[in-house]
Order: sequence, then structure tokens, then C-alpha cells
Amino acid sequence: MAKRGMLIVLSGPSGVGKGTVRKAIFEQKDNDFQYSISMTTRQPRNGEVNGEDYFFVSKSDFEDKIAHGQMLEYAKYVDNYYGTPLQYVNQTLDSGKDVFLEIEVNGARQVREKMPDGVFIFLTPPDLVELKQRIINRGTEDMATIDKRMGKAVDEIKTMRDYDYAVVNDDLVVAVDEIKNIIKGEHLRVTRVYPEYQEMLGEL
Ligand SMILES: Nc1nc2c(ncn2[C@@H]2O[C@H](COP(=O)(O)OP(=O)(O)O)[C@@H](O)[C@H]2O)c(=O)[nH]1
Ligand SMILES: Nc1ncnc2c1ncn2[C@@H]1O[C@H](COP(=O)(O)OP(=O)(O)O)[C@@H](O)[C@H]1O
Repeated sequence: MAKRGMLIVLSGPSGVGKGTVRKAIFEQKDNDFQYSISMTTRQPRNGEVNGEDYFFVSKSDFEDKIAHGQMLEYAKYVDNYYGTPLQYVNQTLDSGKDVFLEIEVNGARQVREKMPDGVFIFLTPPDLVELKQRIINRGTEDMATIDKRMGKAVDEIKTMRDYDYAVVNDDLVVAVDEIKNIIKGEHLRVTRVYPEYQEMLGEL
């Protein structure tokens, strides 16, 4: 049986650049992990594709999946549900492949409780002024929604200490590189417990 894959969780406040960083990571083809597409009740934005950006579903469908235990985690975020379908994650990890989640902080906390072996990475903004500017620049939310999101951001940033790593998303290229290095480093730690490597590496 294949060794179970590693779960990688990227979280952080809305607008910090999680989606941008995730897309940049997956545009580079030199990685071997699978992105878990989230499910949401939010309306698709212009250009978003069902089954690529998210699985867009109705509130009743989402609640049905929660009731049937089909979500690894979920959160209500600014009036909409967001969550990770459980089956894809388990099947992919069982097949020996790594799975990458990009989720908000409440969901990350639930995953940490269920799968503490995962690697938890917090993406943090250089500062709050820059965070607000990024959400405004993106132009996808009205001012009332932006204020709601900023209100949550401070509480979200306080959870940083619960993570294995914090990466500052100042320069996108640097942040992407740091995340890829973290994942590589974690793999090395895992492979070091293999008996056949112990001889090569000596006393660990
Ligand atoms: N808990 C949880 N959060 C998610 C999931 N998918 C996306 N999110 C988060 O939900 C929040 C809102 O997402 P979205 O409406 O797409 O806005 P954006 O990430 O700010 O572009 C973001 O913080 C996402 O990272 C998920 O499956 N579970
Ligand atoms: N390193 C960065 N420097 C400047 N702007 C960035 C950076 N990373 C992301 N952004 C911008 O910030 C905004 C929010 O990014 P997004 O990926 O949607 O955040 P999140 O998924 O965390 O909500 C977008 O307009 C994006 O282009």
C-alpha cells in the first residue's frame, strides 16, 4: 500500500493573497500535490468556473452534505458556507499523493483537530493597511463587506501562533518560494524515518 500523502493547509485572513499564492504554486508544474476544490454557497464571480474555482452549490445542498458527514470542515464566512469535501481528501491521501487546502482560519482549526499530522501554514499580510488596500484593489466587494472582512482580519491574525509556519505575503515570488521550501522540508523530515535512509543519514 502507498504511504499516505501529506496534508498541506494554507490559511490566513481574507485578502492576504491565499488564492493568488495558491494559483501561482499550481501554475508551476514542478510540484506533486493535488488541490482540493472547495464547495461554497457564494455566487460565482465573473470568470469563475464551477468545478475549477469552487463547486458552487445551493444552501440546502451544502447543509445536506454537512448532515451526511461529507465535509472534512466547513465554515460560515460573511453569510456563505465554504467547506472541503471529505471524500476527495481521503482518497487522494490514501493514494499516496499530497493534498493542498486553501481555507479560512475556522476551517483550518477543524482540520487541525481531525488531522493533526498536516502541515499548517499561515499567510500573513505585511500590515493591515496593505491588507485593506488589497481587498479594495481586487474590487470584488462593496465597502460594507470590506469592513466586515477587516473586522475579522484582526482576530484571524491572532490565530497565527497555532500554525507550524507563518509566511509573510509581501513579495509574491518570495512567499511562493518559501511555501514550496516548507513543503520540501517537511517531506525530508518524513522520509528520514524510513529505515533504508537511516543508514545513509546516520544517527538522526
Ligand atoms: N473553511 C473554509 N474556507 C474556505 C474554503 N474555501 C475557501 N475558503 C475561504 O473562504 C474565504 C472567502 O473566500 P472567497 O469568497 O472566495 O473570497 P477570497 O478568498 O477573499 O477571494 C477565504 O478566506 C477563503 O480562503 C473551504 O473549503 N473551507
Ligand atoms: N504579494 C502580493 N502583493 C501585492 N498584492 C497581492 C499580493 N498577493 C495578492 N495580492 C492581491 O491582493 C488581493 C487579494 O488576493 P487574494 O488572492 O484574492 O486573497 P485571499 O484569497 O487571501 O482572499 C488581490 O487583488 C491580489 O491580486
